[in-house]
Amino acid sequence: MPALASTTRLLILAGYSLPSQKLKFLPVSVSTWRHSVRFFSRVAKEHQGPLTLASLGFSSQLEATTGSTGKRSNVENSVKLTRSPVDRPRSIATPVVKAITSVDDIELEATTGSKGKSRKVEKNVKPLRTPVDRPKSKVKPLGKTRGSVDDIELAPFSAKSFSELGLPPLLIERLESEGFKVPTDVQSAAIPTILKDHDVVIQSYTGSGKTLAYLLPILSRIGPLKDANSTLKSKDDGGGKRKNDIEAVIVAPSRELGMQIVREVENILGPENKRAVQQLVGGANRSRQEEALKKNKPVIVVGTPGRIAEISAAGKLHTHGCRFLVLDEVDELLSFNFREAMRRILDHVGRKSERRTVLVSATVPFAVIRAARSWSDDPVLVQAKKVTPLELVPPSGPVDSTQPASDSNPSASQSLPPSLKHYYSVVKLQHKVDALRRCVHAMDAKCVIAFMNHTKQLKDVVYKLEARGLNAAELHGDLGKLGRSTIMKKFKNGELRVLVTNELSARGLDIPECDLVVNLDLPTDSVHYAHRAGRTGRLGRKGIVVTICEESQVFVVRKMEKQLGVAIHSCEFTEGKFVIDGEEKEESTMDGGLMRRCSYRS
Ligand SMILES: Nc1ncnc2c1ncn2[C@@H]1O[C@H](COP(=O)(O)OP(=O)(O)OP(=O)(O)O)[C@@H](O)[C@H]1O
Repeated sequence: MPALASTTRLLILAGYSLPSQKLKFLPVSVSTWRHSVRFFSRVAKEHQGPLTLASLGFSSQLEATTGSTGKRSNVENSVKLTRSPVDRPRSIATPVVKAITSVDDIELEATTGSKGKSRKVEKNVKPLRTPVDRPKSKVKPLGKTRGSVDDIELAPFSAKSFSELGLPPLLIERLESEGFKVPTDVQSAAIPTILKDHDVVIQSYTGSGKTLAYLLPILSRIGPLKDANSTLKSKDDGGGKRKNDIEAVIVAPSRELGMQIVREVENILGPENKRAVQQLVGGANRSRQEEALKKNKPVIVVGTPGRIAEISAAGKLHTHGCRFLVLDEVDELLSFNFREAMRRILDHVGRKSERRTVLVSATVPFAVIRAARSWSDDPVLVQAKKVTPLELVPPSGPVDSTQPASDSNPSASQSLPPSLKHYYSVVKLQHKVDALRRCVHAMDAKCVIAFMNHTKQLKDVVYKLEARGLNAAELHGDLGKLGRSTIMKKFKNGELRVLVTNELSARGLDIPECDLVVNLDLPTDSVHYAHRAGRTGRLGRKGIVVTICEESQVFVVRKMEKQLGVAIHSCEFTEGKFVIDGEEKEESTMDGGLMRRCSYRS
């Protein structure tokens, strides 16, 4: 086997770009593999140029922007997200995708501030469609009152537009003007389900659009864009709302995520309606938040547990008549740190039968199912292509029945987007930062998030990267609010190439341009791996995740590989080249991994 391995060792040399259409048909046998190596060399000669993220299929084509807002502009999708069965070993227990119809092209733009410098991002944005070609006649019209589970199964999973989902015209207009035209799978499943007054647990992989999946039904029931007719008929809207009552409370575990959700609500509401939402995140001036609550009388508040609980305890936040409670990244909100604050919030948001409760995360361990049973009223589990009554979810968690149960971690195994590729590289401890630098250069990555476990080490890494000519900055909770938002702004507009951060940034952060995630320290488990990895490959874009570890830690990588149900290949970065271990290649050929990898080289 070692001899075989050495003969088949694959060296992918920098400077060569390989056409994926041909490579994805690479053979499995060794003899044909040798032939393929010759084929690689031949193709390589024909395609002179560095093997970079771009040459691997990460053709980040961001158009330079001229505006100053940095907002998504007119969206155009140029690349089809095709998924073969081997592409995703943990295939979800739903029918195979038969056809993915194209949506309007999505073209993302990022502004680079006054300098007008441009950064490249993927154009490969394509909300997935569901596989089921449901005859239209079977789709029941959306009711205004609470429906049965039978009704949910007929939800328009194959929605081609937001108007199919029962959203009010004003809201659809706003969505279109913000460039949102086609709902993602999880949105197609969740929106009508919530509109039918079901409490839900939403589980879908990172970057699949869960935020709008819960925001849109909320905005169609409350606030300035709501559907006037449905509100009149709604049993909850008995006219008992007092002037200062908050109608929706959205809780998120970090300030960054809280503020990101607020921005998303504001975008949808439009500038003239921005006051309908108020952020209540920690680290910001509390009295200003309290004044804004009094003056603006928002209908929605979004915040971190501590700050919401604090203001509520001070008697300045009236949530008893609340109609929607959302717990985003709910598995994180269940952690011990938030226990007191969460209890305060839950005790002051009215009775569960009188509000809709929405729990959301890419990772849903059984603790979340348990929490949903006690905090919600007859909830259902909504995933991208199915809706399941919660009583049918087994104690092992919302596991995929098509998967071997043995090693996989059900709460993590369905959390990774299929477009991600995973690698690890073994280096000595003292060479980790240099390996990160080499990795960034070899991949020609433009927007990199590097994760570490300890805050105090971040500065040192930034210093070393800057000394080697890479623009980098640290992001962690000890920085002030202004410092954090300045760094995020610089990172998003391309002034910083590497963001060195800790677990703070692992959840929810949406930076579509991020093309590479590096674990400079191992994540504590597969759930943490999944959330870190999910910062790249957002909404169908491709992304690469590289874990830099020591030899003694490889077994941990292997364990996470099994738990997540993805292949994590060994690689090296030498002399500016991205080198994939040939021995790995032989193994990955067996499980289809090679085809996945080769499909990048377009
Ligand atoms: N229907 C849509 N069309 C185009 N873009 C969308 C659509 N829905 C969401 N997006 C965009 O996709 C990106 C990812 O969405 P979002 O942050 O809600 O993902 P998520 O599933 O909550 O991810 P995570 O689990 O990491 O929190 C965002 O930039 C969002 O604006």
